Amino acid sequence: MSESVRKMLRAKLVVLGRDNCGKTALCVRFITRRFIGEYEHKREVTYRCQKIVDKEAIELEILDTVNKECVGPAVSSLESSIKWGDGFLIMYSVTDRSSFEAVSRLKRLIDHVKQTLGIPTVIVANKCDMENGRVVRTDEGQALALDLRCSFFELSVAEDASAVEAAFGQLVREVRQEFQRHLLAMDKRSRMLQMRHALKNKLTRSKTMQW
Ligand SMILES: Nc1nc2c(ncn2[C@@H]2O[C@H](COP(=O)(O)OP(=O)(O)OP(=O)(O)O)[C@@H](O)[C@H]2O)c(=O)[nH]1
Repeated sequence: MSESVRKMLRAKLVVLGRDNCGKTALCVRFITRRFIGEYEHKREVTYRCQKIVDKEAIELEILDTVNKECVGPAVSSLESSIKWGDGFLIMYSVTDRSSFEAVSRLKRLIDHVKQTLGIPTVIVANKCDMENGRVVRTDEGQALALDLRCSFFELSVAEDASAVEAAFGQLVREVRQEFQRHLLAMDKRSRMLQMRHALKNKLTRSKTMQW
């Protein structure tokens, strides 16, 4: 297969997290570079945009979810959003401990739905501009991300557009790496099948000659 065919041209990203942690603000900041304070947002929205990450273009679909619990009636809709996605950005607010506690539950659900570990996932701690209202320390976020084997960014969507870009950039990078790993595994499998087929043919031929 040629190099151009093997490049990942589009990716589907899902933004998850408790209500009010800043998911919509994050998506809008990434797409438009603007911070808009308030949103009427009680339904899921999929944004489409083209971005350059590491000098390569990629078409992104970004699903901005509404807060859903990992248990109860909302879980099946959450599961179908997870099935749809290639990469995940789990967000919490440093001013809301319950949003931090939801991160592990969401990660466990991703692993369960995808039935594999190592799914590209970035954890974003938002609202670090609100130092006075902080209830989750930076080192707690870092430790959780290390434990869950995810990349970690603490930022303020309100104040830092570049940090938002860096978090999404990292997620795209991880999704691309996963895509390459998947292609390699497929190549390996197809080479093994070819070898098995050739061996079977050889055996059949030698048996025919013996007779
Ligand atoms: N101070 C501060 N406020 C923020 C920041 N990011 C978002 N907000 C505010 O937090 C509130 C919630 O932001 P949203 O983007 O609507 O949060 P959401 O997670 O999409 O919320 P739901 O739609 O309820 O799921 C809004 O009032 C935002 O202006 C930030 O970095 N700093």
